[in-house]
Amino acid sequence: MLRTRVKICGITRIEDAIAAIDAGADALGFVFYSKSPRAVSVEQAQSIIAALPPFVSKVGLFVNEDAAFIRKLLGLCSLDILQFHGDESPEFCHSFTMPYMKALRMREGMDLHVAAEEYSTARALLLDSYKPGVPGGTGESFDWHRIPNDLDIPIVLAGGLRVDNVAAAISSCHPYALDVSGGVEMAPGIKCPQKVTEFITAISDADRREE
Ligand SMILES: O=C(O)c1ccccc1N[C@@H]1O[C@H](COP(=O)(O)O)[C@@H](O)[C@H]1O
Repeated sequence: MLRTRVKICGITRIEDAIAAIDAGADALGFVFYSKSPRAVSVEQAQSIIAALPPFVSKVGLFVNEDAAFIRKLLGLCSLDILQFHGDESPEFCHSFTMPYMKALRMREGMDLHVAAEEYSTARALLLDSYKPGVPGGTGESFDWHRIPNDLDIPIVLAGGLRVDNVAAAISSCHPYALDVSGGVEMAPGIKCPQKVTEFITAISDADRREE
C-alpha cells in the first residue's frame, strides 16, 4: 500500500509535538516567520526538538527570511529539511546545502512543469492556496485537479486540509504527503490531539481505499 505521508505544521508546544508523533505524523513543522500566529522562537524550537524521539523529520519554515538568520539558526536547531514559503529563488533555496521544499501558491496561471524545472534541486514542491497578501496558513484549499499527474517531483499538498476533505485530496492527485496546520488546531498555534488523530486516521483509511 502506498502511504501518504503527513506533516503537522505550526508546532509551538512539546505536548502537541508528542501527540502528533504518537498519532503517526512523519514530520513536524516549525514556523520561523514572526508574523505568523504559529511563530516559534529559536529557543522554543530548540527545546521542543530536544524532546523528540528519533525518526521524525523536523521542518523549518521560512518566508523571505535573511540568509544570515537561516544559517545561524541551522547551527542552533537540528532541522532535517527547510520549507521556503515566500518568493525565494532556486539559488537561494539551494544555497544552504540542506534538503529543501519550495512552497508554491497556486495563483492563476501557475505552470507546475516550469516550476518543477526551476526548483529541480528541491526534494518536493509544496502546493498551497493563493490568497493575496497572505503567504500561507490560509485555511483555504484550491482545485487539486490543477495538479498535473506527470510531475517528476514529489508533491506535498497543503491549504485548508481537514479530516473531511483528505480523502478527496488523496484521490484527486495522489500526493506524496499532506501538510496541515489550521485544520488540526483548537486555537492558532495550539493543536487539538483529537483532530490530529482523526486527520491521520482519515489519511490511512483513504490510502487503504486507494489500493
Ligand atoms: O502556518 C502558518 O502560519 C504559515 C505562515 C506563513 C507561511 C506558511 C504557513 N503555514 C503553511 O501554510 C500551509 C497551509 O496551512 P493551513 O493548513 O491552510 O493552515 C501549510 O503548508 C503550512 O505549512
